[in-house]
Amino acid sequence: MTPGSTSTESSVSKFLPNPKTVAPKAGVDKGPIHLVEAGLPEQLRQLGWNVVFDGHHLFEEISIQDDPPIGILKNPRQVSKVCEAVAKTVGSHAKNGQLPLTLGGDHSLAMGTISGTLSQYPNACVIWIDAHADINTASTTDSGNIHGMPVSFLLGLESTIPEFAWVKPKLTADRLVYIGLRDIDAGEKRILKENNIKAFSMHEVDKYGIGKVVEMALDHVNPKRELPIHLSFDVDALDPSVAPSTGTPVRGGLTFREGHYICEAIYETGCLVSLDLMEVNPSLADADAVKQTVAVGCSLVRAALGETLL
Ligand SMILES: NC(=[NH2+])NCCC[C@H](N)C(=O)O
Ligand SMILES: [Mn+2]
Ligand SMILES: [Mn+2]
Repeated sequence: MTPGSTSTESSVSKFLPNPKTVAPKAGVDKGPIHLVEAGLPEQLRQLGWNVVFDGHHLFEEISIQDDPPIGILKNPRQVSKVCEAVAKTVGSHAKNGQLPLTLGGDHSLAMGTISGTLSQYPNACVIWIDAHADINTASTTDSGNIHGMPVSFLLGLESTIPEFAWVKPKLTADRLVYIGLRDIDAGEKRILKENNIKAFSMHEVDKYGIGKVVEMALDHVNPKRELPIHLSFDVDALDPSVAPSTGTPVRGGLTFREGHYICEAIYETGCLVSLDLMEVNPSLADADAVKQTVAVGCSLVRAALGETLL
C-alpha cells in the first residue's frame, strides 16, 4: 500500500465507448489500451497499490444499431447506455472501498464516473481539469458532441432528454471547481456565471501560479480538506506541446509540471476517492506524439496516486 493509506485498493477500470458512434473523432477509444500497454497497472503496483484491472470495456453489448440524433446530439442512446454501465461499475468499486481509476475514452464518460462516485460518496466534490468546461446543454451546444456536455447533466442543468433520465443531478455547483479553462463557448460562459461556478482559467494560473490556484480551488470546494474528491483530468488541459494526441487541443495550456503539481497536491489531501484520465487519442498524431502523450498520461495518474519527486 502507499504510505499513509489504509487498505484501499486501486481498481483500474478501463472504459471505452464505441469509437464509431461516440467519439466525434474516431480513435479516442484506443487511448486506454495504450495507457495499459505502456505499463500503467504495473507502475501503480510499484507504488504499492493492489491493482484490480477490469480489462478493456468495449461495450459491444451496448452497440445500438439505430441511434438517430436527438436535436443535434450525436449518438445519444449509445453514450447514455455506456455511461450508465460505467456509473454502475465505478459505484460498485467505490462501494468495495476501492479507488476507481477510469481511463477514457471521451469526457462524456465522466457522467458515468461521477454518478458512480456520488452514489457511494454523496458529498464528494469534483475537481475538473480541462481546457473546456464541458457544460453545454442541449440548447447551447454548437457541435452536438456529448463530451462537451457532461457537467450540465451532472448538475441537472440539462434534464430535457428522457434517454438520460438515469443521470440524477446529485452534484451541486458549489462542489465543482475547474482548473485550466481556455476554450469556452458563449453559452457555457453564461452558464458558469449564472450558476456561480468557480473556475480558474489559464489567466488565473498565469496570475497566481499553480500552487496558489490549487489551494484556492481546494478552499472553495473542500475548505476543511475532509470531503471526498473526484478528480476528472482531461489530458487536453495540458498544452498541446506536452500532450499532442487529443481530439480538441487548445494552445496556451498547462505545463508538464503544472499538470503534475495538481495531481500531487490532490493526492496529498488524502481525500481522493476516484480518478479519471480522459481524452488520450492515439489516432490523432504521429507515433512519437502518441508515445509522449501516453507517457504523460501514465505519469499524471502515478502523481495522483502517490508518486513523489523525492
Ligand atoms: N471533452 C472535450 N474534449 N470537450 C470539448 C468540447 C468542445 C466544445 N465546447 C463542444 O461542446 O463541442
Ligand atoms: Mn473535457
Ligand atoms: Mn477538454
